[in-house]
Amino acid sequence: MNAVPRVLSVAGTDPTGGAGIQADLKAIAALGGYGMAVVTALVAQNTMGIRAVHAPPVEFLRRQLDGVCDDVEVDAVKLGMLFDTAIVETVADWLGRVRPPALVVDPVMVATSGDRLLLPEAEAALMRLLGEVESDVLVTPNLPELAVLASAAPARTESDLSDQARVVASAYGVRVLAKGGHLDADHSDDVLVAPDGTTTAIPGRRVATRHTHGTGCSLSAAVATARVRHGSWEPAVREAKAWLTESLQAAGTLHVGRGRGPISHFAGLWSRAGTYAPPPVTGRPID
Ligand SMILES: Nc1ncnc2c1ncn2[C@@H]1O[C@H](COP(=O)(O)OP(=O)(O)OP(=O)(O)O)[C@@H](O)[C@H]1O
Ligand SMILES: Cc1ncc(CO)c(N)n1
Repeated sequence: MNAVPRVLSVAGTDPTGGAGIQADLKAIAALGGYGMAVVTALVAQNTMGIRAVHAPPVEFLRRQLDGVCDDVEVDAVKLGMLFDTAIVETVADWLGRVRPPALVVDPVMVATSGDRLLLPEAEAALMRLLGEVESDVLVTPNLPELAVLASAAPARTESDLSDQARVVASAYGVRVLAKGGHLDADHSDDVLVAPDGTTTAIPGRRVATRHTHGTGCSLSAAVATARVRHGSWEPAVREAKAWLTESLQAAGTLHVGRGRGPISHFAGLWSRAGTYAPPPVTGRPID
């Protein structure tokens, strides 16, 4: 398939450009897709934390979603921050009507700063969405999100992580990419589990950087884009993971913000085009 993948992100915003919709659009473009965006919630945040969330009326959300799909044939959808029950239910209803061929659900719940991006009372609605959706779905929880979906205590080992991913995959009949970024390890391996429990390791190098803001958003949008080109999940996840590691490796060259900065979404492209070659990483890890 040679066409440019048309990928829609349905998520919240980050004015500093490292997470949410802004990160998704960069990730989609970096993987060679055409990015589109429907905003669920406006978030006043920066690299240090969340200051405020404003959720416009859901009727306006519905108008955005229908506006895109009445006009554009969408190849893949990525869901990010959904914030409250009314938003989750509006998106679930729209998915039921539109049935995008490929869907990545990043079950965004809590920011690194500890602020809620999904209200606790909306978790049940998100679980209902996962159980009902009829598209070909990949769910991409981090370690705490996986524990909520599996109704278990947070995984402490890679083997716990795989077990919980299998519980979630079987309970909801979905594919799960359980992310190991929050495990205290010298690598950043993730694990991909099919609805029938088939488990595949997705190995990843650990990059010594504190600039990991928006890695989950960027990875899920990148996987959605790569899935359209590859036609299946595993090669899409491997390609997106390799791109993420390269983008994390160059994160320290960006100098955006005083907190946990963003990744450098186009580092690989810039370096191969000779636009900007980051200096070699030297010295001690920042953390
Ligand atoms: N230091 C790191 N080096 C390499 N890969 C990393 C590092 N930290 C996270 N990752 C990878 O980034 C991806 C996102 O993982 P993580 O568990 O951090 O997700 P997340 O918590 O949803 O992200 P965020 O909330 O920051 O957007 C995973 O593939 C993970 O393995
Ligand atoms: C809008 C938004 N979505 C997700 C995250 C998690 O990285 C964030 N900080 N902001």
